[in-house]
Amino acid sequence: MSHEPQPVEVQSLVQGYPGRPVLNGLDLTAGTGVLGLLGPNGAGKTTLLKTLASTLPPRSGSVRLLGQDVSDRHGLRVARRQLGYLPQEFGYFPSFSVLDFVRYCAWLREVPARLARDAAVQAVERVGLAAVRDRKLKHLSGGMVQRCGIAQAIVADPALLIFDEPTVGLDPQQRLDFRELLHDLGQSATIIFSTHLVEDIAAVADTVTVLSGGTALYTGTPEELGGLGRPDSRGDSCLERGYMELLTGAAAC
Ligand SMILES: Nc1ncnc2c1ncn2[C@@H]1O[C@H](COP(=O)(O)OP(=O)(O)OP(=O)(O)O)[C@@H](O)[C@H]1O
Repeated sequence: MSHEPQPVEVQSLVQGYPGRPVLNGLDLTAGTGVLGLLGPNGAGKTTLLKTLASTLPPRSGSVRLLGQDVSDRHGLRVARRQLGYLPQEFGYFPSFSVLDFVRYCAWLREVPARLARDAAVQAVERVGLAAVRDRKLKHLSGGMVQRCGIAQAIVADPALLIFDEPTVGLDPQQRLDFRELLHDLGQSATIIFSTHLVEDIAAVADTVTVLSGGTALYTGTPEELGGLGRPDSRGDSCLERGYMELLTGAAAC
């Protein structure tokens, strides 16, 4: 039976580093909307996101993004044009102003020159940096730099957005604003983000995948994950109790 292709289709992904296997036969599918990735330290969230952002070629298995097979050079190029990525450690040019940096990133993503400035202005506004758009990056706070990283990821209006721990360094107000932004973007794009904050997942994710033991241990809605918790499970919220119960059960196996 044929199926409708999804924006992200990963099958039997094996990934890792020399002498350090990380993902061992991972399957993952994501459609339009927001998918949150949870997992303990070292579970492989960043490794998976780097693979989806096509900065780390798979060791084996198949990765299809936006209908393109990324092992094919042409397919990779087509997919990259429609992809926005905020890495965990985001590199930037400290002497660039916020607007110039985001505009430069628009140019890198092949946004037509006549549209690049407006796209950058809009992205900077969406992350709440309009008031400091002419300030050099080296003079921004850590949270502002993080927001600039979010702006560069969204500037080309990508169909697929990958954010690695995007809420790190954001103050509570900015975290709430970012969740609203994710919600808005998720109406038309596919968003995959990692976090250690289950509140982020509860607030904005349509689907949650838990990585553990080299694979996707769990995929479902946040409500379904919360339903795995018991009253005596560890955790301060329904979702946290469900998550902890899942990890404890996996550890016991
Ligand atoms: N460049 C690298 N070379 C060798 N090992 C690496 C490299 N990057 C990550 N690792 C190892 O791969 C494993 C998975 O790391 P990864 O950063 O993907 O996990 P994570 O789930 O994102 O962790 P965290 O929650 O701490 O950010 C870890 O054991 C890590 O030490």
